[in-house]
Amino acid sequence: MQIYLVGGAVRDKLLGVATQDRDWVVVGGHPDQLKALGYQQVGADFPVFLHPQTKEEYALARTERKTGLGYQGFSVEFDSSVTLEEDLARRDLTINAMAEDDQGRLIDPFNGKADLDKRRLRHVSPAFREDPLRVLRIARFAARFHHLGFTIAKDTQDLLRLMADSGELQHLVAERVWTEMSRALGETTPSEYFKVLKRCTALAGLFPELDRLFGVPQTMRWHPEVDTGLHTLKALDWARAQTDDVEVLLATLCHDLGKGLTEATMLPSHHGHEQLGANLLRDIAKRMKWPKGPALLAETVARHHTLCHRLSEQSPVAVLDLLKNLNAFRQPSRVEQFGLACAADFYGRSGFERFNYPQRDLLSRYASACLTIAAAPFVQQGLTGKAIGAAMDQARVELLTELIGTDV
Ligand SMILES: Nc1ccn([C@@H]2O[C@H](COP(=O)(O)OP(=O)(O)OP(=O)(O)O)[C@@H](O)[C@H]2O)c(=O)n1
Repeated sequence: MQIYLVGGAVRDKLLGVATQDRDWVVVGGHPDQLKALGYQQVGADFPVFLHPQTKEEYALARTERKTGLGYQGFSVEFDSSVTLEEDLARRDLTINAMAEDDQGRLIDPFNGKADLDKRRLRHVSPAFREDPLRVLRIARFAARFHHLGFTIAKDTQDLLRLMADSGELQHLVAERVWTEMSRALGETTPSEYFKVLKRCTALAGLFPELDRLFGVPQTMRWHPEVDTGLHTLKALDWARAQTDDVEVLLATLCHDLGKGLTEATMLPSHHGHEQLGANLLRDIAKRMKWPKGPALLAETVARHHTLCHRLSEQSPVAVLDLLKNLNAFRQPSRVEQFGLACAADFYGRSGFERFNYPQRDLLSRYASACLTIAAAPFVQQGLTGKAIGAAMDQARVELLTELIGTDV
C-alpha cells in the first residue's frame, strides 16, 4: 500500500499559496487494511477514510470521480489494481492532477506544473464530463486565481460550452450548486465565477434571473456606461474586498435582480424593481435551496436597497419596516450587513471614479446607510416613530461628524 499527497495541496504548494486542506490517495490498499489501522470510513458507498488523528481524507485510488451530494445510491466498485496514474487521469484539471510521494517527489503525468507556470486552467481528459459540477468548479478556480493571471485554456472553454449547451448541468442537485456558488462568492475575484458561467452559457440554465441582467441598461443618471449585469459584478468585487461574509456577498449579487423584469416597461428609472426583485428572490431561494439566513438578507436588501440613496426622504415608518424585514431586533449584526451591501451598490456604479466624488461623500453615504438602521435599539425600547426619527437624526449627525472630522 502506498500513500500520496494529491490535488489542491500539491497545487498550492507549487504555487506558493496557503492550502485549505490536504487530500491523500491510497494505491494498492484495501478498506479492511485502513480500518484495521484505525481509519474511519466516510459514507457507506464511498472509498474515503479519515485518518484517526489528523482527520484528513484518504481516498482509495479509483477510476470514477463522481462525488458528493446528488449521487446517493451511486457506489464505487472497490478495485485494488487501480494505479496512481489512472486515478489522476480522471481528475478535473491538470493543476489538480499532480501527486507527491512520501519522499516529496512530484508525480505529474499531465503537465500540471507547466500549466501552473503558464497560469492555465486545462482539463485533464474527456473524463472531465463525468461530473457536470466541474463546470462550476472551473469557474470557481478562475475566480480564485484571476488575480494571479490565470485563464482557461481554449479547449477547456469549448468543453465547458459543450457541457452547458447539452443541458447536462440541469441534472445537478441544488445543494451542490449552492455549495459551489457560496464558495465562489468568497474567492478573491467572485465576478470571474459568473463571467465564466455567462461566457459558456451555463448561467442561463443555472441562474436565469442573473443571466437576464446582462444587456439591461442601468438608469442613465447613475450609470452612463454599463449594463445592470456588469454593475452587479463590480459591486460584488467591491463587497468582496471588504468582507468574506457570504450573506453580504449574496445580497450584493442579488440586489438588482428585479431590473431584469422592469426592462421592458419601466426604463429608464426601473421604477418598482425593488419589490419585483424581492418577490422574485423568494421563489429563487426556494428553487435553488439557499439556506434561510442568506436568503432573508438577499430578499431584504433587494426590497430596501434604494432607501439608502434617498436617506433624507425616508420616514421612520419605512425604516421600521426595514428593520422588521431584516429581523434586526433579534440579529443586530444584520444592520451592518445591510449597510455594506447598499454601499457595494453605490461603489459599483460605472464611471464612479470619473465622477470624482470626494472621499467624504462616499464615506458619508455608506455611514448613512448603516446609521439608518442603527435605529434598532431605539425601536426595541418601544419608542414611537417620531422619537425614532429624532434619535436617528441625532445618531447620523454624530457618526458623520466622527467619520468626516467636520461638522455636517
Ligand atoms: N468534481 C471533482 C471534485 C474533485 N476532484 C479532484 O479532487 C481533488 C480534491 O477536491 P477538492 O478538495 O474539492 O478541491 P481542491 O483542489 O483541494 O481545492 P480546494 O482548495 O477548493 O479545496 C481536486 O484537486 C481534484 O483533483 C475532481 O477531479 N472532480
